[in-house]
Amino acid sequence: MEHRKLAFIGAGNMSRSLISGLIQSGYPADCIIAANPSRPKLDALAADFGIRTTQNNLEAVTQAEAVVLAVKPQMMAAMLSELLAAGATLGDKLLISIAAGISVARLEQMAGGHTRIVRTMPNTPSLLGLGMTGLYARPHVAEADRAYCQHMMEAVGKTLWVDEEDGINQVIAAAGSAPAYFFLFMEAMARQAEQSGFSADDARLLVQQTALGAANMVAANPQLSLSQLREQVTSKGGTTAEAIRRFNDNGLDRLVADAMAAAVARARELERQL
Ligand SMILES: NC(=O)C1=CN([C@@H]2O[C@H](COP(=O)(O)OP(=O)(O)OC[C@H]3O[C@@H](n4cnc5c(N)ncnc54)[C@H](O)[C@@H]3O)[C@@H](O)[C@H]2O)C=CC1
Ligand SMILES: O=C(O)[C@@H]1CCC=N1
Repeated sequence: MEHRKLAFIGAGNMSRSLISGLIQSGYPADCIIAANPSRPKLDALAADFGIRTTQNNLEAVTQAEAVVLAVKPQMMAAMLSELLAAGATLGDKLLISIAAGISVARLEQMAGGHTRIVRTMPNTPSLLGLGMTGLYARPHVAEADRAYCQHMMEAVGKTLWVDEEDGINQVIAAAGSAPAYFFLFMEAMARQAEQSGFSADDARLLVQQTALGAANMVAANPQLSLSQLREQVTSKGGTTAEAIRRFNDNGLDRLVADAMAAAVARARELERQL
């Protein structure tokens, strides 16, 4: 991929995930700079990945051709207005937002009318190169900028473009927030396994290895539907059938639909507020 000079503003969990993936995929460390108000996360990034770091956003942006906006959504307006007030010229820089709940139109306003923006929604498994990222850009954004963002996110996982901006909010529900759903499910399973007598380590092993195996079964068998994979485990009159019946009787489908709809609703609410 093209190795543009790349700045990360905000050096939290997501920046770390993305930087780790980029470095592992061969992106030159000296092309990446991360900015954060406090030193500890910057020091860890410098030590782990050899990238450059600064506590000064302006310094990072000035050096960059592409800027990843990776602060919390609630911090975005203040961060960008401080940057502009400090004299940042965004000029021909590409801005890449990873923030939930901030529309491109709002980002354009916050960035002083700058319109060269790609909005993305990655997730934390990017840390392992197993991320899933949704991307959206307005029609005027150049093909080269779209390709750069896509390649950047492909360095840390898979990508999916959405045609309508609200698709990003659907990506949040199905992928951005979704690792936490699986963790929650695994927590519940591990807790139950512990209650049945396994040590915490053994309970985690049972759940972790099974989740890994199940996800790999899905990835390795594109010709099988998710239902077919489930049916392969479910012997007639057997144990799995009983467990699945309980999930269904207790409204798992409805619960999942409700939870995902709540994530979308919150993303839309943030878009109105921020
Ligand atoms: N955590 C996740 O799973 C995902 C998060 N996102 C988005 O990524 C963005 C960052 O989230 P996280 O990395 O989880 O948050 P985080 O809280 O771990 O990181 C944000 C970082 O920004 C720094 N920061 C605060 N104000 C700043 C400023 N004015 N200038 C520079 N840095 C500043 C903070 O010190 C912190 O290190 C958010 O907008 C979130 O919506 C997107 C997809 C998934
Ligand atoms: O919870 C959040 O708002 C962020 C966006 C997707 C995952 N974490």
